[in-house]
Amino acid sequence: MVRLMRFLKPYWLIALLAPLFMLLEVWMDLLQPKLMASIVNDGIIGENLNHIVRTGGVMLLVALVGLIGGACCTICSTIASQHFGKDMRQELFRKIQSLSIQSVERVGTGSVITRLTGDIAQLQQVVLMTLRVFARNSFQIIGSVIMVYTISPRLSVILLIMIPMIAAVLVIVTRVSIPLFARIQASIDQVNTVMQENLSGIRVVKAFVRSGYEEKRFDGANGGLLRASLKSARVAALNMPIMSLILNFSIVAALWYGGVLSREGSLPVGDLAAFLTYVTQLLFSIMGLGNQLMLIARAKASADRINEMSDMQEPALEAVEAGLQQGGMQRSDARIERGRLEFRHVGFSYDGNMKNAVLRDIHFTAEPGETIGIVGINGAGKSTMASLIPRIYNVTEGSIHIDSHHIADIDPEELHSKVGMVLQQAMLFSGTIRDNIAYGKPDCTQAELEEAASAAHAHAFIMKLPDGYDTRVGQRGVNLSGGQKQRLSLARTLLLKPQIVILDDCTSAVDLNTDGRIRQSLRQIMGSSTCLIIGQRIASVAHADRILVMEHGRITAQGTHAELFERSNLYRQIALSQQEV
Ligand SMILES: Nc1ncnc2c1ncn2[C@@H]1O[C@H](COP(=O)(O)OP(=O)(O)OP(=O)(O)O)[C@@H](O)[C@H]1O
Repeated sequence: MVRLMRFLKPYWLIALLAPLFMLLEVWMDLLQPKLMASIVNDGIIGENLNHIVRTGGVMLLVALVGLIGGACCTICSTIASQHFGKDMRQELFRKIQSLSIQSVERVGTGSVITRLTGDIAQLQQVVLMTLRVFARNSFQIIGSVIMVYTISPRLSVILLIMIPMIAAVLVIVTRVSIPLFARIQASIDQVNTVMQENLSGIRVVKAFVRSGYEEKRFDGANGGLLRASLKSARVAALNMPIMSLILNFSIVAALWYGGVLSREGSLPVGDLAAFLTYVTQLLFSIMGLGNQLMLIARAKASADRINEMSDMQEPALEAVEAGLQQGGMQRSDARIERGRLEFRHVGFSYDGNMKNAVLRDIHFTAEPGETIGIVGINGAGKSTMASLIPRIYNVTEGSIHIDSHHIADIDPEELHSKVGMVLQQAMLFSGTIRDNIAYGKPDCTQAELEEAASAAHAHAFIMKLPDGYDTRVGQRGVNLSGGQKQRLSLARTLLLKPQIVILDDCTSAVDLNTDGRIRQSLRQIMGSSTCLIIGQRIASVAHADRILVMEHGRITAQGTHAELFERSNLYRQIALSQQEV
């Protein structure tokens, strides 16, 4: 948790002022019982009305100064903790952007969201409470001990028994609580994951009338959270009664022993009353500190989860970096000028173990200006192969080269700006149609925007929308059809005119007629770019200069449409089955 305190560093001054203001408030609070004792001893017992009025006025003034200290502490601690949370969220979000899809998938999006929201909120709360309540309780404990000692050193012996007992209870409860809090955070992850899956798949849930099943699934995760929370609450519940018992025991002991000292004449009645007030304050402060420790224990679980994400490294990238350093190469040196793509005996497995390979010995070259079609049955490995080019995943065996550069030598920004990929699952962001198409080139001109939209055959339908390019798109493009979303996605990539463009079955929801027209305009707009077109429909790839046929993770045939129709059984079967339809 100490590591995360770096986020507080820029706000150290304001974070320091908060406990200082709190010190002022506590100091003022500590003066009150003393002043009260003076009223009792000199005012009431000494029958001095003037003293009562004067001391009462001082008490009011002291209360006012304390109030100002408290308010300033609240303001400073809130500013420091809010900035702390904001900066941490920002850095974690930046880290998530830099992670590979594999790493994000390993953590799970539900858990990532909980870490970005709940865990950071928990830590933010701890900072706020530490600067206010923790500081208050700590000062109050020190101040009360000093005051108690100054009133009666003999009576303060009671504290020597009481404080170690409380400390022991606190240590035990906190130790037991830490693993329970980690379990609560994991249960919140579960709840968020179910909720997120349910919301993103709401149409499927409704279409299959599975609301009941989903409720049961949510109930399971929610019940898990309840059980984890109750278990931790049971431990925390023991804390209070034990503390109260120690408090009451101490007060009775102080009354008894204080009474004895008072009868002896060595302790005035007003001082005994002040002593009891300080002891009560002291005990409540220790109890407050105990609650604070519980909060810190809970936040430790959150801090561990945030640190785990911050420390995540991409093993493959690390290896590449090391290789580059040894070879004295600079990533930024490698530039993609032409877009000549070469797969050299590439093998890939999602778990890094080639026994479970989904791609084996993929070996081919695509020249600039060439269009390569890729066909194969479901699960043949087409999308996986395409995702290796922009390094969504890193190859397990072999290598991929663009313009003779190993793709690992190319700066990721350069690689992503020169390799455009359009997926079947069109992803749109909330905002306008213009924002969505210009996503990769926000400063593009209207003419460029319209050229890309026209090539994707989206311009005509955009112009029919109420606000044209300024029409707002709902979250994930809910107010557009599947084919329209795909065409906007395609336009987004075409606008960038990348050197290599990969279309992964991205016109599957577009009607055949429009699909054909898109293919015609694609070649015009992409000029000398290398195009890889993955398609379920033979019509989508038939025009390609060369077509690769994939089966079980291997390229089993390649050639033109006519050649493959002659030579490849699989290709012919797919083509014939589509002709029959
Ligand atoms: N994220 C993943 N983790 C583990 N295995 C995966 C993952 N994605 C795909 N696979 C597996 O990899 C294999 C190839 O999948 P891929 O999506 O590349 O096939 P495809 O030819 O594009 O299929 P389709 O035509 O259905 O899109 C499949 O067996 C699939 O189960």
